[in-house]
Amino acid sequence: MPAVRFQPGDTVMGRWPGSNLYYEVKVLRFDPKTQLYTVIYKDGTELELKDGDIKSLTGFKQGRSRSRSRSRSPARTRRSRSRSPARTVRRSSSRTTEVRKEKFKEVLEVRLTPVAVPLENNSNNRHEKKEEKKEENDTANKVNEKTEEESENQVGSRYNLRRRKDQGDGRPAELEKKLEAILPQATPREAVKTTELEFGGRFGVLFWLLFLPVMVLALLILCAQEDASLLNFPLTPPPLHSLWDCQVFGIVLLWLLFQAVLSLLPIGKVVEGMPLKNGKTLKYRINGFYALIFSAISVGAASYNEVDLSYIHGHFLQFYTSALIISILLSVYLFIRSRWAAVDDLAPAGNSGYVFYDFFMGRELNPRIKDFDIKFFCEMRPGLIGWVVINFAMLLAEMKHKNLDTPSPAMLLVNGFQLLWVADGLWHEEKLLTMMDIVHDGFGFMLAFGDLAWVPFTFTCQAYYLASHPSDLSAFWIVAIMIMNVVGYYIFRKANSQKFAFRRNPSDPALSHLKTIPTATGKSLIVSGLWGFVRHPNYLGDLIMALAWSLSCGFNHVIPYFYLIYLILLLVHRNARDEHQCRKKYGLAWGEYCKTVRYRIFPGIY
Ligand SMILES: NC(=O)C1=CN([C@@H]2O[C@H](COP(=O)(O)OP(=O)(O)OC[C@H]3O[C@@H](n4cnc5c(N)ncnc54)[C@H](OP(=O)(O)O)[C@@H]3O)[C@@H](O)[C@H]2O)C=CC1
Ligand SMILES: CC(C)=CCC[C@@H](C)[C@H]1CC=C2C3=C(CC[C@@]21C)[C@@]1(C)CC[C@H](O)C(C)(C)[C@@H]1CC3
Repeated sequence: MPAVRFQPGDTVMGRWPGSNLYYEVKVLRFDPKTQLYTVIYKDGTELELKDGDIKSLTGFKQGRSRSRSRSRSPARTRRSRSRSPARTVRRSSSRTTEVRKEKFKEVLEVRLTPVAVPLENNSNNRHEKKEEKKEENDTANKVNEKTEEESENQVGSRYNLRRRKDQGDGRPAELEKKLEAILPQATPREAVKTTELEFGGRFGVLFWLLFLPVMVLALLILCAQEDASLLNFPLTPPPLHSLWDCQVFGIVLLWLLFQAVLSLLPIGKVVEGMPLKNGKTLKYRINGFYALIFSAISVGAASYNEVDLSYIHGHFLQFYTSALIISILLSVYLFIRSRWAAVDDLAPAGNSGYVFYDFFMGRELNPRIKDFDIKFFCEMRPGLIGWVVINFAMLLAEMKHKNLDTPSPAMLLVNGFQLLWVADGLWHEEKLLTMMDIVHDGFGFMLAFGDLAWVPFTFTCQAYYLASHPSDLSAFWIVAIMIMNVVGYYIFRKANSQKFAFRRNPSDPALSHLKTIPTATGKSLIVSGLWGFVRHPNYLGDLIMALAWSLSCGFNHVIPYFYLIYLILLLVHRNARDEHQCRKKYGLAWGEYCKTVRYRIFPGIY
C-alpha cells in the first residue's frame, strides 16, 4: 500500500476531474479503504481525488514552469471547460455508482471564469468599450502573469470556480437534495479547523470576555456621576440592588419578545442571503424599517398614556445587567447547540477547538430556530431599535430632571443624528446580508454581547451623559455640527450604496463613470470617486458622523467621546482584517489597488 503523501490541512494542487486544470485545494482527509483524498476547493466544493491527481505546491510550480506556454492557451482552456468536470469524482465499477456520478456531475458542474474576463465596467460608447476591455484584459493578464511567477499562494487562481447554483430554476438545489439521499456519506465529515486566531488568540479572548462587560459597567457608572471625570471614578463597587431588578429583567425579555414578533410578521419582502459553503442560500424577511415604525408608534402611545419612560434612565444599570445576563445565556445556548450543527453550518473562524475562543467567536454561522435567524435578528433589531428608544427616554429624563419645557439643542442633535443612522441601517437592512458579520463571523459571545448589550448601552452614552450634564452650544456650533453630520452621512451612504450597486450589477449605466481594476476572481475593484479617495470611504463617513455626535456634547469630559474612540479602534481593526482577506482573495490586483489608492481610511494617513 503506498504511503499517504498528504495530511489533512495540507494545501496542494488538485486536478479538476476530467481536465488538465489544477487548482489550489486543501486536503480534508484520506480514506485508506478507497485510497481517495477528500479535498476542498476555494469555492467550498468538496471532491474526492486519487493520489495521482494531486501534486504538492512546489512540485506543481516546477512542473508548471516547464509547461507554462501550453497551459496558458485559451483554446485549451475552453476545451477543458466543455468537458465533464466531475466525470472522475468517484471511482467505482458498479452501475449504481455510474448513476450517482451522472447526478453528481449535474450538481457540481462549475462555471470556469478565465482571469482575462472582459471587464464588467462599462462605457457608453461601444467602440470605447471594446478598447477599454482590451486594455483592461491586458492588465488582467499582466496581473495574472505576475501572480504565477511571484506568488506561490496565487498559483492556480486563474479561474473562478463557482457552482452553477444560481440558474433560477431551482434544479441544482433539488438535485442536491436527492443526491444527499442517494449518496450516503462514506465517512463522517470533519469541519476545517480554525488555525488563524484573532483578537489575541485563546488567551486574548479571555481578556475580552472579562474586560468588555466590566468596561461597559464602568462607563455607565462614570456617565451617571455628577463629575464624569475619569479621575473621579468611585473605587467602591456599586451595591447589588443598583445592578439587579426582576421587573427590569422582565421588561428586557418583553422587549426581545416584542421585537421577535415584529420580525416574524409577514410584512416586507423575503430575500435570499449569500450562497453558503454548500451552495445553498437562506431566506430572510426584510421588515426592519417597519419594526422601527411599529416600535416608534408603540413607544409614542405609551408615553402619551403617561407611561414614564424616564424609568429607563433611573434604572439604567439594572437594564444593562439584564441585557448582559441575557447575552451570556444566549451565548451559552448557541455554543451548546453548535455541537449538533452540520459541518457546513459552522463559521470558518470559530472552530479552533479552544472552548473559550470558539465561545467568543461563535461556532455556528447562521443559527436558526425554524425560519427565525437568531443572528440576523440580534444584529438589527432589539439593540439597534432599543438604542433610539433609550435615547428618547434620556431626552424625557433630561426634561424631567432639569425642569425643561423642551429638550436641549445638544440632546435634540444627538437624538436626531442617531435616529437617522439607525433608520438608514434598517432601511438598507438587506445589505447587511453581504457583510462579514453575516457571511463570515459565527454567532457567539462577541456578537451576542455586542448586539444586545454593547450597542444599546454604549452607543447611548452621549444621550445618557446629556441627561444629567449640560452642553451649551452656540448657534455657530449647532450649524457647524449639523453640516459635519450631513457631510459624514453623504460619504457613508454614497460609498456603501455605490459599492453595493457595483457588486450587484457592475455594468449598471449609472456607474459607467467609475474606473476599475480587474482581479483574478473576475470581480473588479473601484478605483475612482470615493473609493479612489481612500480605501474605506464608508468608514471615513461613519467616523465624521461619530465626531459630530461627540462634539454635540461639548468638551467638558472625555466620556461622550467614548463612541468615537471605540469606532476608530473597531474600524482600524476591521480595516486590517478586511485588507488581509482582500489580499488573500485578490492577490496582486489588491496590491495594485493599494498602490493606486494609497490611504486606508484617513486621507494623508497610509
Ligand atoms: N458603527 C459601528 O459599530 C460599525 C459600523 N460599520 C459600518 O458598516 C459599513 C460596512 O462596513 P464593512 O462591512 O466592514 O466593510 P465594507 O462595506 O467596506 O466592505 C468591505 C468589502 O468591500 C469590498 N471592497 C473593498 N474595496 C473595494 C473597492 N475598491 N471596490 C469594490 N469593492 C470593494 C471587498 O469585498 P468584495 O470584493 O468581496 O465585495 C471588501 O471585503 C461601513 O459603513 C462601516 O462604517 C461597520 C462596523 C461597525
Ligand atoms: C466590542 C464588541 C463586543 C464589539 C461588537 C461589535 C458589534 C456591536 C458591531 C460590529 C459591527 C456592527 C455593525 C452594526 C451594529 C454593531 C455591530 C454588530 C450595524 C448592523 C448597525 C447598523 C448599520 O447601518 C450597519 C449595517 C452599517 C452596521 C454594520 C456593522
